[in-house]
Amino acid sequence: MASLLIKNAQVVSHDDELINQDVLVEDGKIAAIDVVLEAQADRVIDAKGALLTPGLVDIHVHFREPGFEYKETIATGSKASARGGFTTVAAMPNLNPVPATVSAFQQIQAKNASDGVVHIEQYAAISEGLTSDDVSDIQALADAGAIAFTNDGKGVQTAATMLTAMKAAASVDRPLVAHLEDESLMNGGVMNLGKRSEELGLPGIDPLAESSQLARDLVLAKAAGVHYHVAHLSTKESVALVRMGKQMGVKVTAEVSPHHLLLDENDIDGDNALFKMNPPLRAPEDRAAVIAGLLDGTIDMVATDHAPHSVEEKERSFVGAAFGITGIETSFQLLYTHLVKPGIASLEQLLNWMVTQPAKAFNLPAPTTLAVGEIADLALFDLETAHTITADEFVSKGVNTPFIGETIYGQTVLTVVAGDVVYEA
Ligand SMILES: NC(=O)N[C@@H](CC(=O)O)C(=O)O
Ligand SMILES: [Zn+2]
Ligand SMILES: [Zn+2]
Repeated sequence: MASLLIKNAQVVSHDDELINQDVLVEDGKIAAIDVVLEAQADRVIDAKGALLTPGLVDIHVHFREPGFEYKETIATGSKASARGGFTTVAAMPNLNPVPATVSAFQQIQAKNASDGVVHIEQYAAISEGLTSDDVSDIQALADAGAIAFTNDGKGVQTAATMLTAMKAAASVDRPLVAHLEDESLMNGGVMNLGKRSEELGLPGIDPLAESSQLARDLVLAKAAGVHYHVAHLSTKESVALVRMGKQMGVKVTAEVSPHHLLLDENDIDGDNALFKMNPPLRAPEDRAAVIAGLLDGTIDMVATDHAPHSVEEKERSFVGAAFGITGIETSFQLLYTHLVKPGIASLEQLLNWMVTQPAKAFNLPAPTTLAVGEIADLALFDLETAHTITADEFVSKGVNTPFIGETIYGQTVLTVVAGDVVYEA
């Protein structure tokens, strides 16, 4: 395996200072790290002062294969991840076939391993079709390597089903991940229920559809003793409930997506389905609450919910278009630009949310520090050069993001997985 010497990088120190370091990679691992290294290597890369970090970790992506390859494939999704600076991702099970059985799960797992250019962990479904009340064989799926269990895309409507799934997940020591959506409160909605949905004349999703199911789940999770993880948390009530759950001793963690941190319903500029996702963009006070919740540790981590769709599926009117936006190629950059640069969060915090916390909560083998002996999963980001996002730059098949046209900092320069260069700008 070729050795690699990265010169003139900057790394984040423990007191959030940037310090110059050279890093030598040999046999897929960090072999040396120091202010100046005069080592020999097959390849020497001048980082020119770019930021070197452990590769980012995203525990919520949709790669669409098998079943929806026109939207994304494991190959394109993983290459897009590498372009975003991610070296470990966890892929959701809303596929066809749904990985609710060991054979379906293993087929996806094999494809992840053969086609993925980054490490891809795979979720298994709580139940067949993401909707059945017969809970999957959680034990067998865990033995096959399922990272966690979720019916993402669908809320678990029945408390008894959720409790059964939680007890099974607890018994195999895997997280149960909830897409919170009480269907009786959805009103056929396509955006957040409130002032903006009235102005636009669009059906609104009651934010209580999320928080009321979360309240139910927290008491169930306490009883089951499961590690319960909230996917794409989006409302102020949900932040308060997770805070309370932690105080009650529930093993609860939560993620927030970049778009719920950076946008609210007032950013929806008319009938433009690039702003359509589930959960929807919420009210400004919800956005303020998720930012505060992330800063105070109530929300543990950031996850992109990268949800590619075809151009045709997103060109439709708001009512008819698909829910979801892409995010894996822009998330670190957007959050660096809008949270770190203005001083709302530190770089150390951002890396905590995008590397350490997801790796820790999901018990992943991903490295969370730059140290000798660690697996060389690395990302290099240019924090100095401004870049304007264009629709034609994406490696993902999906170009469905409302952030096209935004100027951002932190473009990925290089991504390394186990010592191999998998992305270079
Ligand atoms: N977030 C979305 O709006 N869509 C996701 C499903 C999901 O994450 O619930 C998708 O698969 O497209
Ligand atoms: Zn979801
Ligand atoms: Zn999702």
